[in-house]
Amino acid sequence: MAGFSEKELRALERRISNIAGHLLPVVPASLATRISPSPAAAKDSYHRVHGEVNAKEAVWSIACDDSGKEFMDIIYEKAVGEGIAKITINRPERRNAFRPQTIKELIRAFDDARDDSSIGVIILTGKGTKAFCSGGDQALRKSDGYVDYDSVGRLNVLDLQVQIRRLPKPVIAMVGSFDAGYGSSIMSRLVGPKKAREMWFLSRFYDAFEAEKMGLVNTVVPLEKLELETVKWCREILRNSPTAIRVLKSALNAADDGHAGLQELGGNATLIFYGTEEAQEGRTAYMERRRPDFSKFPRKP
Ligand SMILES: CC(C)(COP(=O)(O)OP(=O)(O)OC[C@H]1O[C@@H](n2cnc3c(N)ncnc32)[C@H](O)[C@@H]1OP(=O)(O)O)[C@@H](O)C(=O)NCCC(=O)NCCSC(=O)CCC(=O)c1ccccc1C(=O)O
Repeated sequence: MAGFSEKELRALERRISNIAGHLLPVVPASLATRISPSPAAAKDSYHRVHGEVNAKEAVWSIACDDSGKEFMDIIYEKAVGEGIAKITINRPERRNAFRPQTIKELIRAFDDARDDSSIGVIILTGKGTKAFCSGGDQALRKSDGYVDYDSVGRLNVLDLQVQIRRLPKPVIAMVGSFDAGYGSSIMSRLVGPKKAREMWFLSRFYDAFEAEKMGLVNTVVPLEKLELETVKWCREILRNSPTAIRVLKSALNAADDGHAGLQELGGNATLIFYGTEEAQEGRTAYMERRRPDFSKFPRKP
């Protein structure tokens, strides 16, 4: 407890619980770590503020989107009343390799989960215990991309990657092995440019513990506990402010995504602005064909 008197500690804890309740839910854990004498005490302090997370298994029900079409290559589920959607690539005989049809279905399911305001977190996983996903289905690879039901070559996984990146809800990859993700650029940010070069140039296999050590995955648990642990993380996220999560996700990506990232962050600011009385005065004045009166709104420092 070095550097803090009992009184100062209480004041900090009050401040932490304020921040936790109102704005940035990720702050308390890091502050608690800084002010606590050991990781165990940090955990205690975190739990005093947040309470324990329910460790029961989630109960899944099959979900659909409003196209009325059935899914062939994926399983789409929701844990009713929990706010969690789960999307599973269901081609275990090919180590969950994806074909254009798989990607089209993934895009539909992610769209539905985005639009469903009862959903706050989405899990992406692969069927079976052998692999999360082995990339594009090589049996369908032609010179102009991947081809399945029509004769059109497609590289539509790029659309899916952008969709996941811009989706205003967290997406947790529940994986059995690593995936390079957004090509090499984002992975290089995660593991560092030297490690990324080693991975791409040497094409070695890495186990889950090495992936954790290099910062590629957040945590490693025994396979039989993978879903339970993932659901626990979802529930922790779901206790926090949806708006804060939305803005944080776009803020975390904004610099890397350049203009597209700033556009998304700006879109979130607009959404929050629309909810203010000030914005409503602008709209009402337009509808009433008069000049807006913004004089009563403070110009904050
Ligand atoms: C994943 C392996 C390391 C797993 O190895 P192992 O556990 O020993 O299993 P296997 O016996 O090898 O495989 C079992 C079974 O599955 C079939 N299979 C596995 N992976 C694929 C695959 N990707 N495509 C088709 N079939 C697959 C395998 O043939 C076996 O079938 P049997 O009939 O039982 O023999 C290992 O399997 C492996 O290395 N797989 C290949 C991995 C690979 O090369 N993936 C492609 C990477 S490139 C890629 O994903 C393209 C990215 C991309 O798609 C893209 C990129 C940029 C722009 C756009 C796009 C896009 O839209 O597609």
